[in-house]
Amino acid sequence: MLELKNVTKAYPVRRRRKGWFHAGQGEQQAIKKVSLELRQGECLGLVGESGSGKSTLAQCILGLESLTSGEIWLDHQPIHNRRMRDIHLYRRIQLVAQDSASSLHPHMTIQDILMEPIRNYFPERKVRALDICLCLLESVGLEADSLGKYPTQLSGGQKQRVCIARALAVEPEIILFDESVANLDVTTQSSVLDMLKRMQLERQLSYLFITHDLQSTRTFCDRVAVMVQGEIVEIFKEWDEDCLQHEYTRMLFQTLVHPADRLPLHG
Ligand SMILES: Nc1ncnc2c1ncn2[C@@H]1O[C@H](COP(=O)(O)OP(=O)(O)OP(=O)(O)O)[C@@H](O)[C@H]1O
Repeated sequence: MLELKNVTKAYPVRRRRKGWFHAGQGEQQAIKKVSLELRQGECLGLVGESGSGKSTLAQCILGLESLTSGEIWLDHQPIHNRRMRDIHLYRRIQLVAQDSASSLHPHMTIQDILMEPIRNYFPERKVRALDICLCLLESVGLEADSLGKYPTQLSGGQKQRVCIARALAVEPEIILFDESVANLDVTTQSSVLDMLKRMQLERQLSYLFITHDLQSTRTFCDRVAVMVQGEIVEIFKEWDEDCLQHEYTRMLFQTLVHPADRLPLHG
């Protein structure tokens, strides 16, 4: 469904060299020749240490960052060359970013925030838009009275749930979750993940689930890709330590609560 072929992203960096009068111009490769496939109805985990390039990858998929080289295809259509207009791409792919709560307009109520994508993408649903907003809120575990509130009146975790609800309102085929549940308390995290899993199975949605926390991918993801310094070093499906290829993945396994349990993933 979504295919990344040899995607590379380099950022320019200014380097000062000792004894030189001029700063040199170098580059930092945030992503190095990443090839990855997200299948329809699949939840693909993407784990890696801080700075390994996970968020950059999500930004590249949505065209928020240009590629240095490589290609990204959505259903056999290239999307890296910006032929698909943003509104059409966002209708199909939504991102719930790490700091997406900061994208909530402070002067809009939660109702206005959730109504906006419904009005833009489904004008025919205008009459029942309020009911849809209430369902969305319920699905992310927020009370109905949140509708009249402003983002500043909500906690960080509640704002993050509004962002998830806003992405769901678009009914995209693919959602990129970038540390989207990391700020939630354990109980809310588990109920939001349960809801997302149900929705994924019902609607055959595809998720790219970016996280530091390998444990959270264990029951949620069908496959897990591991990123180290801009490269995908391993993609695994079975939680069998003996089958792991890369030292970093083996190290991540040591962080699991019950590394001795060897459970198969979903699917
Ligand atoms: N706009 C930018 N300009 C220059 N360098 C950048 C930019 N954005 C990211 N980088 C660099 O690219 C590398 C990958 O960053 P990225 O945010 O993708 O990592 P990450 O794996 O998502 O990290 P984290 O888990 O901490 O969010 C980092 O070294 C970062 O400093």
